[in-house]
Amino acid sequence: MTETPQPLIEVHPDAGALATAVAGELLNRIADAQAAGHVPNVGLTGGSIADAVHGEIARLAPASGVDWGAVVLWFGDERFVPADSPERNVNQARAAFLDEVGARRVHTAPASSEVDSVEESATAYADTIRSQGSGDFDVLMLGVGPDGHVASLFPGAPALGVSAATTVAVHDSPKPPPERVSLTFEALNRSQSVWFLVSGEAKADAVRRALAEDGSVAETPARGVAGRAETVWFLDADAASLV
Ligand SMILES: O=C1O[C@H](COP(=O)(O)O)[C@@H](O)[C@H](O)[C@H]1O
Repeated sequence: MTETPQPLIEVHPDAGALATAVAGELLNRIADAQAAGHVPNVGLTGGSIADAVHGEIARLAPASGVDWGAVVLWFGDERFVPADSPERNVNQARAAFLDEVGARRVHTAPASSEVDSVEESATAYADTIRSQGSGDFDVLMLGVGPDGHVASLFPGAPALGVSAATTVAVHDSPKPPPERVSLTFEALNRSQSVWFLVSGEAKADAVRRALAEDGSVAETPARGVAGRAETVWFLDADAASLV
């Protein structure tokens, strides 16, 4: 069995510096992959620090040489709300950078105005992943909640135990909106590089629990995700304060 590499921890003074560093590193990775003739698959996340990273990608993109039309973009989770809702992770990302950089190959779970149920949305997203021959992301970025949730896998939730599936329908999420679609642990763990993006003191204990030698995935779901080639925790000083 292949060993998962030890997680790397990169601490930046504040959220702004973290966002600039992650955006720069992502653009370099994508540019290198494209120069080598590879079509990069990148997993995006929602949330506050992701928004800052996306803003920095938009700012740095023009000088990067990245052809965004040839990057395949996915989401680790999506909120099951109407297609035009600002709560959709995809809409947040579109507003922050996808539209500006000219991304065309953007995939997420269908909205509540497009399909009848969150289960249908989860199945459709899994079908899209399968039909695109993907699911092995080059880089997957993930936020972490103060409770240790990752994507839409929340502590103690039934979704944590789902196996032999790419996606899972989530009901009763403790963080609104209640209905979501998430990639499962199995799917998240197919990524080559997993980058956790975490800022703020409110998340320091979740980071500590995620990186501790002992602990349970049920209590801190972020413990259950690692990249095949690398796992990097991009933290600001406040989020790193208990590590
Ligand atoms: O609900 C979600 O929350 C997490 C973290 O968001 P944050 O605002 O605390 O940074 C996010 O990673 C996830 O994609 C999103 O759906």
